[in-house]
This record gives sequence, C-alpha cells and structure tokens, in this order.
Amino acid sequence: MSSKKRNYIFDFDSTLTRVEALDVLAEITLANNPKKDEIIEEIINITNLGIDGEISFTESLEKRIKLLKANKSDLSPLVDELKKQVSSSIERNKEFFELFAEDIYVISCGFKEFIDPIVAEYNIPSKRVFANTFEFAKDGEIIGFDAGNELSKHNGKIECLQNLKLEGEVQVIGDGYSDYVTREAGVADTFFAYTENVSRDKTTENADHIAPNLDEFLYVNKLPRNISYPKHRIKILLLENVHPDAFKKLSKDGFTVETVAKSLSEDELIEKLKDVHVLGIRSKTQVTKKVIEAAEKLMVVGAFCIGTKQIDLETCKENGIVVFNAPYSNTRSVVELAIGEIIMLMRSVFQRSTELHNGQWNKTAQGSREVRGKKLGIIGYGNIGKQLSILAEALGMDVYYYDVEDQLALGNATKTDTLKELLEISDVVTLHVDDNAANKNFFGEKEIAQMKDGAHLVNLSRGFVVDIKALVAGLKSGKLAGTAVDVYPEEPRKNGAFYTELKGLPNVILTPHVGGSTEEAQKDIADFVPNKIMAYMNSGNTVDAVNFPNIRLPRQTNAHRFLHIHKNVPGVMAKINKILAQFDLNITGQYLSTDEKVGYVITDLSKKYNHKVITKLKEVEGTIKFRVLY
Ligand SMILES: NC(=O)c1ccc[n+]([C@@H]2O[C@H](COP(=O)([O-])OP(=O)(O)OC[C@H]3O[C@@H](n4cnc5c(N)ncnc54)[C@H](O)[C@@H]3O)[C@@H](O)[C@H]2O)c1
Ligand SMILES: O=C(O)CC[C@@H](O)C(=O)O
Repeated sequence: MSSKKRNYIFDFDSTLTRVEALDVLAEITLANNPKKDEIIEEIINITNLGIDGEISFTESLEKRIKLLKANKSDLSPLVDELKKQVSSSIERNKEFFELFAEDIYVISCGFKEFIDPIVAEYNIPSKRVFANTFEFAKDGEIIGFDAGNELSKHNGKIECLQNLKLEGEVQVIGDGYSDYVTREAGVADTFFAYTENVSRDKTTENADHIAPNLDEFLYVNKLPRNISYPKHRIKILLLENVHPDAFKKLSKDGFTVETVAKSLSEDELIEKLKDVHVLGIRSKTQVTKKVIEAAEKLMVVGAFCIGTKQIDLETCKENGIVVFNAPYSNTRSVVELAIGEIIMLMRSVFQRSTELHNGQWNKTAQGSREVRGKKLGIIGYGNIGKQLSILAEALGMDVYYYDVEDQLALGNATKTDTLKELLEISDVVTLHVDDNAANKNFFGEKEIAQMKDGAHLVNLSRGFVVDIKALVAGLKSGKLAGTAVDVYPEEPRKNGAFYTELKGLPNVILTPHVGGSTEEAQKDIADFVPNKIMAYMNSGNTVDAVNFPNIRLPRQTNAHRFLHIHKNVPGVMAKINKILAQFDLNITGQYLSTDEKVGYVITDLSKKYNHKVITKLKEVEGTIKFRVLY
C-alpha cells in the first residue's frame, strides 16, 4: 500500500450505480404517460450527448429536467430503486469505503438529493459529496437546478477539483467525458475508466487504466479487496465452436473469454496458451505433454464432450491442472442417432435415397427388415449403452450386451459372458466402449468374422476402436449388410475435405462425428462444464474432475482460502502445517485429498494474515501450484 496521501474521486451515475439516475427518475415520473418510451429515448440521447461532450452539460441538464416533469415526491422511490442498482463490485467491496472513508469523494453532475442517501450507506458523508441540487416550485415540482453550482456547468468537475485543493495524489474513477477531462486539465493525476456498467470508446481511449470493476482498481492500487485476483484477469480460451452459452456464462461470471471456432495445432496452441488460465476444447484439440509443459498459467482444461483421450491427463495432473468433462450431456443424442441409424441400415434407406438422387427408382423389399424382434448387441454397457438398451427394447428389439465390467442389466436386456457369444447372435452390433487406449483396433477381422452373415455394425464410440480395413473387407465380401460410422481413426481439425476408405460403399452411413452434436447436448454441455470450471476457479472445488483428487468445499465468506497442490511425497503436509503454525494463522477449516501422485490441500483462514506466509508456502518442496482465494 502506498504511504503517499491519495484521494479517490468517484463519479456516481453508471459508476457507483449501474444506471443513470435521471433515466430511472424518468421511468418513475413517466410511468403513466402514453409517450413514455419516446420521451425516455430522448432523455437517454440527451444524457449521452452530454456525457460524450457533444452538447454542453448545462444544456443537457436543462433539457432533461424539462422533459422529466418530476416532483419532490418522486425522489423517495428513486432512492429506493437506486439502492438496488449499486454496482456489484462496489457492493462487494464495502470494506474499502469503510477503511478509506477519509480519502473518498463523490464528484458528480447528478444531484445530491439522491446521491447522498445512497453513498451514506458506503460511509461517504454529505460533506464529501459534490453534486448539483434541484430547484423546487412550491408544490414540489422540480423546475430547475442551482445554476450557480459549478457542477451544473460544462467542465464543472475540473473547477470543483480545483476549488477542493486536495493534497496528495488525485485518482478519478468514472465513465464519461466530465471525468477524463480532469486528468487532461491537470487536476487529477490518474484517470481510471470504469467500464463495469458502460464502456465508451472516448472514455477508455483517454484513460490511464481501464477498470472493468472496482476489483481491478483495488488490485492495481494494492488496496484491500474482497477478491484476491480480479476475475477479468483470468483468461479463458474456448476452441472448437463450443456452444455460445459457455461464453455467455463464463463472461457473466467476470472472466475474460475468447472463442476460436476450430481446433489449433500443437504450435498454435502453445503460442495461444501463454497467458491463458482455462482452456475449453472438444474432441479435436490435442492437449499434449509439450503443450501442457509450455502453458505456465494453465489451471484448468474443460473437455466440452465425454472423451478425454485427447488430453494428456497425467501430465496435466503433474502440473496441477485440473481436467473436467461432460460425461452425460450428449449421451441421449448419441442414443437417438444410434436408433435412427439402426432402422435406416436395416431398411437400406440411405442406399434407396442415393439411388433416387441419381435418378434411379428401385422399389424393393429385398434385404429390408423391421427392427422389431431383431437382436441388438451392445458392446460397452455404460451411460450410452444402457440408455440405448431401454429405447431399443421399446422398439421391440431383443437386447444383448457385453461389457468388460460387471454391469446391471436394464429392462429385459441379457448379458453375454463373452464377446463372441454376443457377435454370433446379433443382427446389429453397436459399439459404445470408452476411449481408453487399450481399445485401439479392438474390433477387427476376427470380430467381424464372428458376426452373423448379413449383420450390421454401428460405431458411434471412437474411430480407433475399429480396424477400418477389416470393416471395408467385411462390407465388400457381403459378410456385413451395412454399417454406420460416425467416428474415424484420423479426423480433421476443422470442417473441409475428408477421405475415408468407406466412401462410396453401398449401405454405408457416414457422419462426421456428430453423434453428440445436437443443440440440446451442446447447450447442456455449455452449462455443465462452465459450472465445473467456475466451481474450481471460484472456490477450489474439484468434484467430478477426471484427473484430480475430488474435494467438495463449503463456500467461504469473510475468510481467505489457500489452495495448495503438491507432489504426494512424505512430509509435505507436515511442512505446510508447520508454516501455518509459525505464522499463527487462525485456521477455520482444512480439507485434504490425495491420489498416488498429487495432494490437494485447502486451508481456510479467518481474515487477517501475514502475506509472507504465501511466499513460504510456495517454497515448500514439492509444491506444484498455489493460489489464494478471496
Ligand atoms: N460420436 C459421438 O459424437 C460421441 C458422443 C458421446 C460419446 N461418444 C463416445 O461413446 C463412447 C461411450 O460413451 P459412454 O458415455 O457410454 O462411456 P462410459 O464410460 O459410460 O461407458 C463405456 C463402457 O464401455 C465398457 N468397455 C470399455 N472397453 C470395453 C471393451 N473392450 N469391451 C467391452 N466393454 C468395454 C466400459 O466398461 C464401460 O461400461 C465413448 O467412447 C465416447 O467417447 C461419442
Ligand atoms: O463434440 C465432440 O467433439 C465430441 C463428441 C463425443 O465424441 C464426446 O466425446 O463427447
């Protein structure tokens, strides 16, 4: 904290509050006026012209007051409304206003009648509020303002500050013309463009610093604050066309989010991740060891899908990077596509359709069969396999399944003890195994040979699971009557040209990995994964992390939280606790979870602590990552 005396000059409208008070007053006074919308629009335009310096401030004020037709009795509901509209970051940093009460001023071109009661709740007395005052008629009607007040005039804030003759540094925090000209005029040392509620180009261009909220202002000035690190400084990169809801959700929570429609190559990713804290991907982006080791700031990877094989989970863990995915959101979509494809394959619909597209009428029932009463063999009876089992039964299919793990049969499904048994009886075989590396080429020549003659194969799991050459041979020989393939051993990073050996074969349905690509699934993922990211970033929760010890933490208020990720070697916890004891910290809670490689310990402390403890904790041998929350 600086020892030099510093004065903090706050603007009121759109800075301390989210709104322009006169616009709110207009809403109240014009509530029953049939021309309300028109007049309010005119008032907003006049306000903006004044803020941008396009018309003189006095002119803007006169015009608005005339249009407002307000009365003294309207001020009380206005104050009630403004109390609800205090800017969020101002509200959460009330402590700053209490601790620095003597150094804080409000200089506004608004009116004391509504500013005083709002800022009084933030410890700012009327004597440090400089603003206009209304002129009332006998019946209480607001008919004007005190024209002798410097703040009713153009560049009034400059004059006001000059008259105040403040000692020490003067920092002005505001959102408009009248604020930034104070720095130009030399009556302020620093101007912070406050953009939490409104961001004007002219204001930000003329700022020494842009403060998206009070957290940033307090952080830059090393002042006490409610949030240890301003959230907008945390950068999130979302690749591969993640649903826009994810952008909205994470931005709304205060993070700085960038989206890129495609996936990036290893080199592009390394470059891009230099200042990124959270990465969001789908199935195409390879988060390799090289990428992870270069991404020094990376804390979280969110897989906006089920599969996580594209991420080196172990290296992430060793580097204290937590990985989340969305294990359920798109499962129904895959199941629906599987059902559709099973029917399409058994009726040769795509073949008939292609013929017609080529101008050939081929009305035939040959090889066309109902699914009712047919045997469906599901390989991999997990989240997708199980749901498919239920829907297929509803269509009248006899369901059999094979899984390497013990899985409870749902409905009337029958478990087979061996894969061979399932392959020998099934009319349609559908693959829903997980993406672990051991499943590479799991389904090849031998398995196809074990299938019934004229059976169908569906693969909506992973491309590397099926030996494509063997599948092509099976189709060409007539052993298989058809196949539906959604996933391929090699898939392109972005939309464009693509080749597969399956191309052009009859009764082959090819889709470009869209099993989970529905509006509903993507929307659900864009809710699920950001929730996990926010839970970790905001409170340290690792519940549902796929590579990390899971800890569910209570939300803390009025306390600090230390998050320490370390190598799981003997003695680390003892060292951490020794340091905490040396610094005499009042611990209100401690939570620890470990796996064979890492330990994750969270320590909650009552408010005050010596900041040197942070350096000491970071120095503990085996520390991977350390951060402070709140
Ligand atoms: N096409 C798409 O767009 C899309 C969308 C979502 C999921 N997927 C893929 O679908 C697959 C299934 O997803 P899920 O959510 O049901 O997974 P899951 O983990 O819930 O279930 C997978 C099941 O497969 C079993 N299994 C693994 N290897 C096996 C093997 N060799 N033989 C038999 N059983 C085996 C597991 O024991 C588990 O029960 C995954 O590969 C996933 O990546 C694809
Ligand atoms: O949306 C994707 O890119 C992948 C979909 C699917 O394969 C998954 O793993 O969930």
